Amino acid sequence: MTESSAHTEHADPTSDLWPAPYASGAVDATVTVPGSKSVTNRGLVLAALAAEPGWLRRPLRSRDTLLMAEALRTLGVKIEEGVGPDGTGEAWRIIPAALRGPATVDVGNAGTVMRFLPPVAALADGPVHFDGDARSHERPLHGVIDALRVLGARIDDDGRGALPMTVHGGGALDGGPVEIDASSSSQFVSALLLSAPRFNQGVEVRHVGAKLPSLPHIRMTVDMLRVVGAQVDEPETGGEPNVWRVSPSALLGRDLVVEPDLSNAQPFLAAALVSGGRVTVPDWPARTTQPGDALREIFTEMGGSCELTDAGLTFRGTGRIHGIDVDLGEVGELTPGIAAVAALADSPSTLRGVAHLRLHETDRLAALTKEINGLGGDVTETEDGLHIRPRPLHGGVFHTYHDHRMATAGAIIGLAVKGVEIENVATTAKTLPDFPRMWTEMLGV
Ligand SMILES: O=C(O)C1=C[C@@H](OP(=O)(O)O)[C@@H](O)[C@H](O)C1
Ligand SMILES: C=C(OP(=O)(O)O)C(=O)O
Repeated sequence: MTESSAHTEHADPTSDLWPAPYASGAVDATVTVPGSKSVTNRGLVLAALAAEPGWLRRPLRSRDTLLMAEALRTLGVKIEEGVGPDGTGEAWRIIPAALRGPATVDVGNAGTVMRFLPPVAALADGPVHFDGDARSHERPLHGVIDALRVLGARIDDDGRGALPMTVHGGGALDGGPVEIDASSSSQFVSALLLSAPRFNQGVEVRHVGAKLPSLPHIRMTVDMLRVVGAQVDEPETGGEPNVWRVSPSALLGRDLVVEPDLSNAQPFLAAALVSGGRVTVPDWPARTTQPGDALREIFTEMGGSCELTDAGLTFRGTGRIHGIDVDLGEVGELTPGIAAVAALADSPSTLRGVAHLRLHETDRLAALTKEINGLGGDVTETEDGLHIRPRPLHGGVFHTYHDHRMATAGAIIGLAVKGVEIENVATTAKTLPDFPRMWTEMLGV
């Protein structure tokens, strides 16, 4: 963007400022949260690879999931967006077909699309070109590219192990054993496992390297593979540590209901904590692999209390917020929201185990430090996280760097600090396009 266009009214919607609503009292609301991004995009991939049609009910409709659906359509899969057979809400029917190239896939800035689809493309009959937002060229993909080459795929990239690249699908892939370093993203492991039932020999993925982040997301991959009939050996059910094996098999077409996105529930639960109020999220699953479930424990330690009933999860704040010392390596995507709450607490916090967030939608550790400090905060980056020492904050612009979770983190701070303006709140469209309306409705403003 040039200097002059920055000053042209509405020339760049991303420069718009959204006045974050201030909570003048305790929030008391029930907030229905749309489907999980991670479940929706896994569900789409598994249904596309199945031997028969399947349904995905209550899918998330957002930029990341529509990019996934569009990419699969480009590869030949039919996805009908409509209402389920019993009229109970949105349901997508996925009709698998022979995967074909040539095709071009736009990954946007969706980690799930840029990592989960190259193995699918390797099964297509022709070249599949991958590209996306500028940030997609910087996010790590080497684990997927290198592994696919070992497993028999031909890939042209510019040698950086990142996008843009072309996967020359050969109609099938050998598969077999492969070692990868997935310490920069658990999605490398998930990507290889999701398509593996369709590889001639299945796959054996061995993670070699520093600690693997986001283990619940790998559990989600394994669980969903098993639901569609795949055979998976993995560390948590008696397998070797850091090794996952998937056998070749046909996948079943299922009728899957997508759980609410518990990471997107985070700002709403945080609103109860920050305002000393009460928020209920209906349909909170009793058992789930979503990392957002950890909020029950984390936000309770930070001063609230929660109760899971038939009505959903009800979270209550007490008016006091405490700092926390916590390793977020397993639940990294919760970091921006936790950092926002921690900046408003009555004692310091240390968030650890999240160095890999430097390679997420933006460098989240740098962005959170800069933006919270820009409002008068005292945050410092550590090697693998953040130290947050709460200070009285003031209003100002909270920049979001095309990161949906930066926008929602800024909105949390805005509940307690007058005059916070969120730059480009529309970036929440990545996973929660309706965020501004949901937020103002929750507050009754
Ligand atoms: O597999 C998934 O659905 C995800 C895995 C995690 O990625 P990383 O392991 O790269 O952090 C998470 O942060 C991301 O939001 C979604
Ligand atoms: C890291 C995230 O997304 P992605 O799937 O693009 O990695 C996220 O949603 O916080």
